[in-house]
Amino acid sequence: MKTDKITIKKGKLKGEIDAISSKSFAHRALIMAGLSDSPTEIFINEFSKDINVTIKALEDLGAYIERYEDKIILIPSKKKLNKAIIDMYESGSSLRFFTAVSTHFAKEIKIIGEKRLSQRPNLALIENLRENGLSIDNDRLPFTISGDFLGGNFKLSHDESSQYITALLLAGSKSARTFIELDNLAESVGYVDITIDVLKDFNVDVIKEGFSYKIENPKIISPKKYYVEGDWSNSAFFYGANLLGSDIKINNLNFNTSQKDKEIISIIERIKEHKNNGKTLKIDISQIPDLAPITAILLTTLDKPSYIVNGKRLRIKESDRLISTCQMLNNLGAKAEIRGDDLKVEGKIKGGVVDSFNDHRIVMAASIASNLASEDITILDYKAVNKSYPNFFNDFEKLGGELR
Ligand SMILES: O=C(O)C1=C[C@@H](OP(=O)(O)O)[C@@H](O)[C@H](O)C1
Ligand SMILES: C=C(OP(=O)(O)O)C(=O)O
Repeated sequence: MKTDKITIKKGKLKGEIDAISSKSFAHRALIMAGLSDSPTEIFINEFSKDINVTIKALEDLGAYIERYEDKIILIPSKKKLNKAIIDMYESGSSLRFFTAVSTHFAKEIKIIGEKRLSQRPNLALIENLRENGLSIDNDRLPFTISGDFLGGNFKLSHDESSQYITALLLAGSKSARTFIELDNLAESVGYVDITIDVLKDFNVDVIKEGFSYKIENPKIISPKKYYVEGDWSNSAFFYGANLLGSDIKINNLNFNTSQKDKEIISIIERIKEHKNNGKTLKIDISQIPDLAPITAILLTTLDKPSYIVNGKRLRIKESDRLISTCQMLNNLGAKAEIRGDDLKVEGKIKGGVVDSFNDHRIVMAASIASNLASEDITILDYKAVNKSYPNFFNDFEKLGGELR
């Protein structure tokens, strides 16, 4: 039986909040600080479960970490450990990144994780690492890695995770030469631009040409202080609430960011345009999978059926996000239907009981649906939100949201 549930009263939100630190930037900055040879002070205003996974893994791999309320100081280890065990819990990013970088810290590393993480793909990355000299004893978690990451030539197909590319670039920032070739434009490839930005902040240049990435003779230099910018994927929920009649000012966001989830702004514009133009709206989600649940809620404001398309990648997230998003809408009184890798959305939100499917982004999207609801919304397994935004409900209440 699911016991951790929260009930949200219908209504709008009003006030001001600070965007939380970007989870994507934070993972990368922490790992680069761990790979560098001098201390880095990293400013982070929200220590989510996933960020804590990366911090703890770096500690278990020998880094010395001082924790403060709004920052950590990371002092890299000077020597390589013989053995380490690191637990990735449910963090896909941490899993993929440490699969490639951990051999820079220890000679033999056992990687473990929990819940759905062991079902999320990692094989194409593992096979590439094997071909380039690492020994990895299993294709799924738990597995043990040994050998040295010395860079090399890597070939990836576009259809599993952009995190593989990031993993190789992070690891490649401490090897002589790394060349990654993609067979096509990768889905979620915008996330690699975040990686390129962070590597640059640590003095490593990535050369991007067509569908390939190259690092040659890198020398990591810590910027000493690193301020992690605000998170667009999580701020998107509050942007969405504004479309639904809330009045929220979100501070601390970079409008020149490499985070593609800033696209929430144009999604909202397109929804506004489509309110009266009689055309069918289709949102291509292949580059911005984390925006799917909130986009689906926003689409219910249209009077014609609309679509989220190219959602194959959604199936391998914390939940099968096509199924969890579809069920969220149907349980809230709207009408959604999965068609291949697309989601058809129609009908209106009323209220009801939503299962989070242990997916933080479903918890936040369903909470924002309270802006449209005529009845209460209850979310089962709402603590899934801790994965990226443990203070979400504190901010929600600060904005006048009523919870039980
Ligand atoms: O690199 C990153 O920080 C991320 C990449 C995306 O994953 P995929 O590339 O697997 O789609 C995204 O969904 C995830 O939340 C964070
Ligand atoms: C998919 C996500 O994260 P990860 O892949 O790091 O688990 C997410 O935050 O929505």
